[in-house]
Amino acid sequence: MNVMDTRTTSAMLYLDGVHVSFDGFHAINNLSLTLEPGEMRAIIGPNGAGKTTMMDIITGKTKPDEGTVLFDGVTDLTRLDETRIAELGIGRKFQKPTVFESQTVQDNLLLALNVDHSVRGTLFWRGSKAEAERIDKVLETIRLTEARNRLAGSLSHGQKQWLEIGMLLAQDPKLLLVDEPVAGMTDVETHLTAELLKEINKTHTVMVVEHDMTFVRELGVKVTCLHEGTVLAEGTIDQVSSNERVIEVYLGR
Ligand SMILES: Nc1ncnc2c1ncn2[C@@H]1O[C@H](COP(=O)(O)OP(=O)(O)OP(=O)(O)O)[C@@H](O)[C@H]1O
Repeated sequence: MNVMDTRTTSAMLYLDGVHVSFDGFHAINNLSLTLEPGEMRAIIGPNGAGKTTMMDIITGKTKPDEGTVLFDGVTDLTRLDETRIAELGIGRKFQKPTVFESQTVQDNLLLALNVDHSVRGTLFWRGSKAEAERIDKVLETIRLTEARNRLAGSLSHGQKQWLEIGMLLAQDPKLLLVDEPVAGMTDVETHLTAELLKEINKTHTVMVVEHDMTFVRELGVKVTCLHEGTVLAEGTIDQVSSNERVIEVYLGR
């Protein structure tokens, strides 16, 4: 294990010299990346660049062969399992929405709040005032207040994505990992999602993986381009998108 003075980093997320190989194939190759508290970072890169594997490492699904992965300055994530990492406050939204379609929007949020995740428990839930207020606030943030009593299955694709982001927010994670939130969205939904993430970023640290460069530009945050499991370029969207190597391997000429 990598030994370091954990007090030397104030980062919310600190990856240093991380390696992962699958049957000899180096999916992650000396990956180093730092996210400061309160930051939102956009991660771009071609298919197979290692974006999903990086998120798998952060959430404990994949264990690195080598390297340091620290959360909140002190916690070595490589030693913890997925459940413990989620409990620590790292929430992940996968690309495909996985809301409970036969439940209402509000009940989906209640399910996310309930530690036992029991549908039955939620149906009879009366909840505390604090919980009800939390749900109201999340509904407002994800713009689904009007739809609170609708079945989640009747929502548009974009609304389902927002609901799932809301389900993460209900748990109030310190760090949100969001995987391709705008894939399959209309232009209007894409714009609203950028607004939504900017709103969430006022109170949370966010890492968002996305291929849609219009969306990434609208986020207006620091961008990291991964390639072959390592950082190819990092900086503003203008810096990264004018980088010769990024153009060559990802954006095209
Ligand atoms: N469990 C696994 N076993 C073997 N190879 C894997 C495994 N998981 C990922 N890989 C390989 O590691 C590389 C990185 O994959 P990863 O899914 O992290 O890329 P990505 O940047 O998320 O790509 P995409 O944009 O297509 O989602 C790919 O070549 C992939 O085939």
